[in-house]
Amino acid sequence: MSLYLEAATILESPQTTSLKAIIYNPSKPFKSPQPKLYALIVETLKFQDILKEVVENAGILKLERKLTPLLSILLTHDLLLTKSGIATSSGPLKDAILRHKARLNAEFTRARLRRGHRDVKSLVEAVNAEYSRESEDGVTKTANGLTTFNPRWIRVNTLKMTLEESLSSPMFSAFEEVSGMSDMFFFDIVRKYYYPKAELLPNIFAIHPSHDVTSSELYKSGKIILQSASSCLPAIMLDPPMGSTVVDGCAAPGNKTTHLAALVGDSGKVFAVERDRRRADILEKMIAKAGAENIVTTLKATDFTTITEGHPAWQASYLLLDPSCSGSGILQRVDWDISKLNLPISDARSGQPSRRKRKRDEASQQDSLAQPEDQESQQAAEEVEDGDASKERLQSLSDFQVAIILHAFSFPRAKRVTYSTCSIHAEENEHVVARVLNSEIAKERGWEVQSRKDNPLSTWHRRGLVSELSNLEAGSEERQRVADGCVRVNRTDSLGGGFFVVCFVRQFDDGGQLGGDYGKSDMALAQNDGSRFQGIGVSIEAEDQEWNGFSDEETKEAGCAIDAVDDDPQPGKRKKQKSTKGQQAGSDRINRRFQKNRKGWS
Ligand SMILES: C[S@@+](CC[C@H](N)C(=O)[O-])C[C@H]1O[C@@H](n2cnc3c(N)ncnc32)[C@H](O)[C@@H]1O
Repeated sequence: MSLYLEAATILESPQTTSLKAIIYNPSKPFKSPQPKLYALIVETLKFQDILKEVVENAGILKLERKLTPLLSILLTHDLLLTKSGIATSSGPLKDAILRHKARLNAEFTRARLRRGHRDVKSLVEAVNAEYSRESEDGVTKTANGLTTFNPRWIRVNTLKMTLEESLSSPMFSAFEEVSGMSDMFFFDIVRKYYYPKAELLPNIFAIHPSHDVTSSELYKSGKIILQSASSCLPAIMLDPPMGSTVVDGCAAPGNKTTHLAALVGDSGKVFAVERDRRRADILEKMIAKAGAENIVTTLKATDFTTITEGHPAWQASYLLLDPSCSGSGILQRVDWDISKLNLPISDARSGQPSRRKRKRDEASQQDSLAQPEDQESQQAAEEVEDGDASKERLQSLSDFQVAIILHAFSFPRAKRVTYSTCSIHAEENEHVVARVLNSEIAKERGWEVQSRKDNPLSTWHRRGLVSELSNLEAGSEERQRVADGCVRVNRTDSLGGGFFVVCFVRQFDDGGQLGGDYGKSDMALAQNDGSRFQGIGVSIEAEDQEWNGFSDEETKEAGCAIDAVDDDPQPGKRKKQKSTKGQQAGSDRINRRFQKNRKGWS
């Protein structure tokens, strides 16, 4: 009976942290298997409306003094909705329910038919479908007053293991792939399913949150990383090529840093900048656990805005910016809502909670407050400045976020910059995008938002809000393009929290095709024939072997603006050069070489 008693105790205690954190808290072990306990509570909450109705109408609480309302609902759940029935061989509580089995079954049939379901399967499917619809539509209203259910997302650390290797490891070999998120939440006890979303999230998959991953060898050795899918989006969107140099400007605790390290590989370099020394310690631990020490250089207690000329990170081509934000997109750490489980049947019989229970509640509240948070809660705490979402606070965060992006825009070789927040407030998202695009430096250096069609997250359906870009100094078509370039994730999208990410690209290159670094040979590509590479202020490094073949003559021939080297002219002030026949031929030749060498550069 301990399973039901323990589940009831959890449900009776105040909700101060997540259900997972309570059940998997190693300092307070339960007698019952954790996955069973978790599944029982979650599934009972899911069906609570109908279960409450059944128990009330059967009137069993008046007859069975040993049963509390919560126990009756938990036991009735297993009796009516699981194949194996009540999970105990005998005992007074089980006997108390079984004495009324016929009546409970009859009330269950009535309640089901009243809801228009001819069998149990149809009822179960309807409840589960309601959950999945909520997830997909991003509607915040939840079925039965419950918070939307979320899977656990896992990123395979490809520095240590491939996706295939992880799925065939002892931890996951028994797991079956499902094609829809809702399949994972099929009612019965926890099943071994995993859900990949490969086209959007490479090397990432979701499992039911009740599976204990943290005690697995894969997790302990850093081969898999527990990271919400939304938090994986910036590195995917930045898409730094293997071997490239990247700056993670606001890095701790380091989930995105190690993701970047996996993308650039052993031949690449990541500078992880963290202003806060304590957080930088955590960052270093994460980097070591992920086996990324050779790739990542941690810049501890360093303010990103102090990185300027002369610093090795100053030469980076790709920057990921995930600065502090209000954290309004973070899922409530309380992932279970029993507010609707305040049963009238409870009031009818016992009225106020007993003194003993009141004492227990108070003690338990104290305990919960003192409890260490689970890993994800800890991480969330690391990622959020504070919970204050007042107008003033949002304004000040927004000013800080703008300053971080503008600094990134000044990196001389930067080609792509992603900006992300785990906030759902437009003040920290679209408004920031508009402000930085309106800036002098963005205009001077040709920074713009990468078009949806060019970014690796183009298939994600939820984009930026054009209505929040009214301050962008641009026409309606450009505003729409910018909004479409941004990615938004709602809290109910099942990616692990609300999120915003956008990628800025510099218009000096050929729309992302031109790889490699730019440096000192003083060639500035300008408009050539207006259709292929449109460059401005690009100087090609002499050591860059792919470019060694180009003489100044060829450059001139290609119609490049030699005068636009050091002081990248503003696009508006750029002189449109008309290509001569000879220039056109040179330009074609360079384009052919671009195509030929592209792979080597990216
Ligand atoms: C939202 S968290 C980053 C989370 C991290 N990207 C991850 O995925 O694990 C923001 C971090 O930026 C740091 N930070 C804030 N301002 C900074 C600055 N000017 N320079 C460097 N780090 C900064 C904060 O201390 C905090 O650790």
